[in-house]
Amino acid sequence: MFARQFVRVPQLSRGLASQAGPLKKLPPAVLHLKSGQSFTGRSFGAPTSIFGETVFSTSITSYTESMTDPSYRGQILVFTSPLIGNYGVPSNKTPIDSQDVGVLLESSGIQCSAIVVGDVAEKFSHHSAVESLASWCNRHNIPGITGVDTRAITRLLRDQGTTLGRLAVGDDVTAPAPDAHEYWDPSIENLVDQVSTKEPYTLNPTGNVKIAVLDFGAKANILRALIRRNAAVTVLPWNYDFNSIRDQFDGLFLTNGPGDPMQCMDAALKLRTTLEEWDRPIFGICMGHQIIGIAAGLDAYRMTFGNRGHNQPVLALASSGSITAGRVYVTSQNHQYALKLQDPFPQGWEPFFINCNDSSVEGIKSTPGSGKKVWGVQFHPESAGGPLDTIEMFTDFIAECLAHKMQLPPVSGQAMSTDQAVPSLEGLLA
Ligand SMILES: NC(=O)CC[C@H](N)C(=O)O
Repeated sequence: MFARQFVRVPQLSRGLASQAGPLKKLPPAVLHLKSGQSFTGRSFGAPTSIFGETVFSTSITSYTESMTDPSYRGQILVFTSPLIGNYGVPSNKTPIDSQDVGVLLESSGIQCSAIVVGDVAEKFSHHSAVESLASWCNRHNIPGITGVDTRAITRLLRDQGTTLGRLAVGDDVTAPAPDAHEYWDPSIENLVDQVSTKEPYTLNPTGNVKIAVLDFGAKANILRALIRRNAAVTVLPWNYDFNSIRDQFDGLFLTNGPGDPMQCMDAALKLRTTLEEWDRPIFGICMGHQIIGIAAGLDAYRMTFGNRGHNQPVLALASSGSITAGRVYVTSQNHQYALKLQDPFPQGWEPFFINCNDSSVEGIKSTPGSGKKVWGVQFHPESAGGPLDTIEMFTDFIAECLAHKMQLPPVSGQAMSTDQAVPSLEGLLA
């Protein structure tokens, strides 16, 4: 028989809530929801009260990447994972050259309005960490609340949907909860305009395919994924008149971005012209996918609580490049809106992926007979954080752009053989 062994694991990180002393020293904070509930905990980060849209993410790791993702702009981010901050925060600086996007994380600063955690780690340990989560939040003027029941908050948000909120700290803690009409609603603002580049710029100018990127609030890893495949990347403001310069490019990419896609109708209308008149490859992620769908004639709707996390399974309904129909891919997601599944799909378009949990549309593509090479995916193939199951979609896109440039036959689009059963559109709608 084996003797039972007790192994002492060095405790690298402990949450504040488990340390009665330090937690008690933190000043109080209250999270108010417009639906009437309030949660009292302790404040960390900036001593600033803030309004926002309260959303939850089921990601277990990568809090630094999520918090710097511009798609979280205006949102109070609740982490369902109970201990956050235990590996600290790295420096966001990288050596800048033309191959580099200039940041290590997903943008130059924290983009969400506030964070809500069960137990923030005061001590942190990681070879690249330079500061604690609390100190990083403080430097970026972002408040946090710890010591609240994030499971209870998440269950509320699941039932009633994404809810406007206010994180009250300092003197505001004792003030009554705001009246319903006082809650600020980020969805009425054009958040994309706040995070998109104001001026065009080019990265890796000597790359062998020229890609224009419409920037709705690009995560840096999207730009890295294109540059690593040796694309010359020209980043344009979200509403740039791409049609006036399109012949300079071998492909068009539309990025992720915050808020309601209907705030970006200007971009969708311009893209409709591009789709009608231009036959080069186009790829869009999340907001970019929604804009492609709207331009193609699909409707977008607001989901109850959206999908945010790094564990969302999607089923491929069609084969294209590295993607095989009938396979399930685990994906990284952060969205509140989705395209409506309709039958028939607009002519020349077909569903590409479907979410295995809620059957929402996870991707669309141009049909093989349409003469076009256009894909949109609701999830984030570039990850950061999350699984890399679909990262080769970037390789597929660049390969299509190169094939078009060299006037070679298309490399994807022919159905690949699969012995997996793929559900029909009628079946999915039934
Ligand atoms: N990550 C994204 O691009 C999100 C798109 C859009 N803002 C949504 O919430 O659905």
